[in-house]
Amino acid sequence: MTEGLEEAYWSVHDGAAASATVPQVLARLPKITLLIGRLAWQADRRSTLTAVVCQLGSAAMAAFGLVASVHVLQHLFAAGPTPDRVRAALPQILLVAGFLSARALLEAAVAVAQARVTPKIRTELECEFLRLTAHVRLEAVEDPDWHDEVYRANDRGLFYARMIVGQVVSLLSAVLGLIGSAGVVSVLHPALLPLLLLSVLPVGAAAVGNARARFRSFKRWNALQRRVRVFSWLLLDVDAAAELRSDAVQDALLDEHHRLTVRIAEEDTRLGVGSAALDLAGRTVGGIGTGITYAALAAMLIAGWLPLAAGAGAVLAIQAGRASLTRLVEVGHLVYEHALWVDDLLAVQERCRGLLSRTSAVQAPGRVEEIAVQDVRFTYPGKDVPALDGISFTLRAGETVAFVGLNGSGKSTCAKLLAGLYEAQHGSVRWDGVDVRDMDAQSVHRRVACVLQDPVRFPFSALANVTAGAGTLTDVVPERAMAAARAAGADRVVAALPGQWDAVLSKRFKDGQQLSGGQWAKIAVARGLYQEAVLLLLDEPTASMDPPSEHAVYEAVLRGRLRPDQITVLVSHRLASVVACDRILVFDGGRIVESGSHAELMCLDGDYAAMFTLQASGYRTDAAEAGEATP
Ligand SMILES: Nc1ncnc2c1ncn2[C@@H]1O[C@H](COP(=O)(O)OP(=O)(O)OP(=O)(O)O)[C@@H](O)[C@H]1O
Repeated sequence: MTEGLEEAYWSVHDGAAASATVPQVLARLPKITLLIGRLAWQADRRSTLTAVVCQLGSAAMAAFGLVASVHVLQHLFAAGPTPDRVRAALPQILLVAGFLSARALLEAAVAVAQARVTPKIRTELECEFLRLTAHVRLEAVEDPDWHDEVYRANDRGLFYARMIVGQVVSLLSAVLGLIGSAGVVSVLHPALLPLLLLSVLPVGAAAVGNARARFRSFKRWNALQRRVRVFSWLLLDVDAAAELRSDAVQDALLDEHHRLTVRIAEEDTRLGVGSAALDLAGRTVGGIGTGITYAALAAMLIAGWLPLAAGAGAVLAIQAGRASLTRLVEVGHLVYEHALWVDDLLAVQERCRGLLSRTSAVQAPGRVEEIAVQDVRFTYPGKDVPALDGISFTLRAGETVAFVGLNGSGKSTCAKLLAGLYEAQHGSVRWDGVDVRDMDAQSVHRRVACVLQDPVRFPFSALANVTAGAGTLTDVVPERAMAAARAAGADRVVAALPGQWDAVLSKRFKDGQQLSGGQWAKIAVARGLYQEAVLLLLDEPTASMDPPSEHAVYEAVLRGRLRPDQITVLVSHRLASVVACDRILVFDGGRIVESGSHAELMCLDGDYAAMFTLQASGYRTDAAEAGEATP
């Protein structure tokens, strides 16, 4: 039933580290380190510098500690009575302790610097990502490819960006540790360097195998987890609750959920057993490598190439080197894969920058006498037939104009074009002679209020739901909100709520309230009115309202507007509600085929008159018709 969900179409980088070769991983690590370094530098220079300096210092302390340990061994293995040898070694022992303490302090400083930088990088990336995506043009948002990319970046890129800083720090520490071990070994005797390689490479190879197996398994485990989430999310969703119960779908979902969790448990066990086997194999291979190294070391000691103390020191350095390499391999794979996601996030951000709404020094005015639409043609991306095909009309301050017409005739597209959400490919929309394409898009949006048929149900307080369109959730004018609510008939909705204006309109929160579709519509109309915009666009806002509420809203829009010079555009299929509009534009196939007042259009006896008569006849009873028939 859910096999199709196994691999999400956007999970392009999951498990990438399992298939990358070691040279591929190694080649990318410096670039990734620089990338994360740049992000860290931008987020917090001081902490980044502290982290780098302390990391280098800690690696130096580790290397000095190793050298001091060799000196301790030299004193301990020297000729003479044991108490004298121990006394002679004491300064070096204190030095080792000093280096180890300094290293611990420096590592703590790295951890503190990292704790400062990581949340800043995450916050900056997340805020920038949301800022960019929230301001991308509507046309781009409606492109499914863009949506996939953004979802991927949000789900993965931001998540791994938070983890990768610590991983890069670990990677650096492992590289520096390995360099330190190699340095100490070559100081002891240059011939020991190949021995170090002989000892660490089998361990490295085992670690590569282990890491790959874990990534492969993770990919599968993750896919299963994602599937389980779909079911638990549906089972817990408040909006789905009624339908799940009425259609008794719960048991089907629970069965599938159980089947998947059992598979996850099996996968967990398989992972654990496989990992234990690989660990054993790794240790065996590593053990053979170590055996060969120690045999070679013994041969060098016997041949007199190396003093005994240096041999013991070499063992310490080789062990430290092996630990560093194992860490390098493990973290290197993680960094490789996670960096692909971070790269992806940065690429999506860059793409969003190219899709942002237009900015300009020309701001949309707060008062407009006339909006002129001239010969506008608009075709949706990927479509051949234009949604609007050469339309022209003028809207004047204080006017209420209705858009009517058949489904798909272009009314909503025209409203969105007026709202500055789309740009015409041909023709122009001018506000008092200024083309909206020359104006700052955001300033145009601030001057236009849109109320759509399916308004967003913000999980905020009733007050914030009415005032959200003014660009702030905190700086509100309660009297204006009250006036807007009264005009939209939302005041009675608010009065009936337990917390009134403070009531949270979402069942997801404690004491949250649930509104009906019609009540939400009234809140949305109030939100539109609250903005006191230059242009108010109402796209079938009353479709779910009861007849008295609908009547009250149209009364408010036509007569009780909060701003007398506001231009109001009403898109509606209920022709009774547009009768009192100053003008009615009739759309057909992306063109305006009729224009005039209700009386003028009825006299014209064209499409509008036909639609109006058809709707009106639906309201007549047989008795009324009979009454009309009898003079
Ligand atoms: N986002 C979109 N992407 C592609 N085509 C679209 C999009 N929105 C609308 N269209 C198409 O544009 C044409 C006009 O649609 P529009 O929504 O403007 O009509 P409408 O008159 O408002 O219809 P309705 O009365 O059903 O709301 C239709 O053919 C529709 O399929």
